[in-house]
Amino acid sequence: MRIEISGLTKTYRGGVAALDGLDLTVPTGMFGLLGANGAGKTTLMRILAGVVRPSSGRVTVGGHDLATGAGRTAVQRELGYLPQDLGVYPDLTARQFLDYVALLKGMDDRAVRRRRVGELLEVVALTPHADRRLRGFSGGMRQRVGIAQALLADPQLLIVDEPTAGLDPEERIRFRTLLSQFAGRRTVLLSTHIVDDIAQTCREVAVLAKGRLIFRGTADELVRRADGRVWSVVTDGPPPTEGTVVSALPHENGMRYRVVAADAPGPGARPVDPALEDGYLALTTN
Ligand SMILES: Nc1ncnc2c1ncn2[C@@H]1O[C@H](COP(=O)(O)OP(=O)(O)OP(=O)(O)O)[C@@H](O)[C@H]1O
Repeated sequence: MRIEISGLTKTYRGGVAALDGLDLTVPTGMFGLLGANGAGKTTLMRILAGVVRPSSGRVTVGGHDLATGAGRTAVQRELGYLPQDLGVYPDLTARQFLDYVALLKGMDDRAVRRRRVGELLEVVALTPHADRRLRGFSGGMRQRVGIAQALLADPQLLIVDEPTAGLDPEERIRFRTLLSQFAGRRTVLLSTHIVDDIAQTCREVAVLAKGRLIFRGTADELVRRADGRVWSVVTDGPPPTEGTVVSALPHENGMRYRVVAADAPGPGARPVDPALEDGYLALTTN
């Protein structure tokens, strides 16, 4: 499902322009949305999910116009949404919770519901825990319940907002693999500030800053933004003051710094190959 966004603006009460004339096209497959806190990612996702109405601009999803009631209903039918703060009922088991959400989504036939919930518990590898109360679930297990509820109606468009924040590395890898497997010919819009999650899953990326689009292209093109601007410096003195320090590792001669900067940050700095995070930093900090 292709998403077409043009001139999208959202100004909250109080005058904050969370989105400021955004133009963006999202094709099928996995698409990454990056941006600092407050860039407008959540607002965009909430507009797409029909939770928030834009102040102006046009959005179509699979050709359906979100400005019309019929368009919103058609999109809702094709949409799965995992918000940043999905509330779960801690006293329900995973199976009961999914059954309840399925009922809310209009899956009235009990046998159909039971089968679908069973399938999804399997997909997210929670079958062995299906009848445990959610209160005892880890963050990663809760997120997998979250993704299962978003997939209940087999959506063509899946929107996930910061899904891996707070997960341990193993849970994060498992979660993003699950998303990639699901994507196929569907559209998955993944918002995050964990650049590595995007690097591992998305071919195409958009970067938002202050409600505007500052980059749209492939992950490789974003990496290239840092070409010739990533440096490794070993020093036993103070850290480099030029550019942005990406990492600092102890070294036998002091510390080894990885720095994104337009020019060599000091004598002895040697250029190194950029990664996606460097491209993102080159774009947003210089
Ligand atoms: N309900 C609201 N009322 C007023 N201002 C809001 C509301 N929701 C968001 N904002 C403001 O709009 C701007 C964009 O917020 P948004 O949550 O969309 O950004 P984000 O990129 O998702 O950030 P984060 O990564 O922190 O979730 C911020 O300045 C935020 O404070």
